[in-house]
Amino acid sequence: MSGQKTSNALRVAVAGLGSIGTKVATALDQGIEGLTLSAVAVRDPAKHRAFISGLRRPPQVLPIEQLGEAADIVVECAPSNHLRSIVEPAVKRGKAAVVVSVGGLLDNFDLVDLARANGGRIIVPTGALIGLDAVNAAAIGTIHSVQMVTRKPIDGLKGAPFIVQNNIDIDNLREPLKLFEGSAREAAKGFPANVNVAVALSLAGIGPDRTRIQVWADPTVTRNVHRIEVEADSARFSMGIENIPSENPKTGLITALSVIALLRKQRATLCVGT
Ligand SMILES: NC(=O)C1=CN([C@@H]2O[C@H](COP(=O)(O)OP(=O)(O)OC[C@H]3O[C@@H](n4cnc5c(N)ncnc54)[C@H](OP(=O)(O)O)[C@@H]3O)[C@@H](O)[C@H]2O)C=CC1
Ligand SMILES: O=C([O-])CC(=O)C(=O)O
Repeated sequence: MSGQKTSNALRVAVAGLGSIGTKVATALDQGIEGLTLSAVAVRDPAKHRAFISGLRRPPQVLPIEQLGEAADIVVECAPSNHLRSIVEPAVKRGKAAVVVSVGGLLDNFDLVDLARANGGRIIVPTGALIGLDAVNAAAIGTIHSVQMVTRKPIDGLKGAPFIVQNNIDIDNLREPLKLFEGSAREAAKGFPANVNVAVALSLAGIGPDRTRIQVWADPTVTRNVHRIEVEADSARFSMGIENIPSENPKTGLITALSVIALLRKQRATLCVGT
């Protein structure tokens, strides 16, 4: 398959074929109005050969840095340390980058300026969260506070840098333990694979320094639970979501579906919701 543009369909590339990327690539291959899967990037091509060759129209396999050449929209679904290598080449060429590792954006915020200067775009899906439409709307007025509480099962938190660095034993917990309380920016450093949602919430609202979050390790829950309270001059609202973990216990199943829903809107005739 060539990444050359042969129709007016938007070419979409997917970086990373893990829990989110495989579902997004499959949905594109099965057909999303006006979009075509042009390329993917993987760490280990041998591991993903069967999946890629099993697609109806197998895309090119490229290094992550080259996806921006082969696509109009690059969907970042890799660990956050690869964010820059994926997003920079795309936005430099005036392409759109859909970013799921939103926490990684905070240390690479110059990419937003780069996109602006080159006519590119960085699009953050609602992901594993809820209600960013309302937060966006409230932010047009004045939001006084945004508070979030995240509870995850033990398996969903294992290996988080905050837990490792502070030598916290979560394996034998019998009761919920508050691990962290602070800003979304600090939380993203300590839990890079766990609180992308808090960063997305903060970018929709009052920013990563004023958005407050608690992170709990909770042996009594089986889902990734996020509760949010927003106090604004237009409204007060509470939101909650209980995500079923995917094959990656850190990642809720709804995350890939949120990306697919966002892609569907790119060329859809009927768009509902902001
Ligand atoms: N915004 C949101 O609401 C949410 C965001 N996330 C974030 O989304 C991201 C993806 O999550 P998820 O799909 O669960 O993660 P996975 O670990 O399941 O998948 C990541 C994939 O990236 C691949 N990868 C690693 N290095 C490279 C590389 N150099 N080039 C290409 N591919 C590479 C891995 O390859 P391999 O298979 O070979 O190891 C793997 O397939 C994470 O950063 C996660 O924290 C997660 C949940 C919610
Ligand atoms: O899937 C979830 O519930 C949230 C998550 O991992 C993240 O924000 O990184």
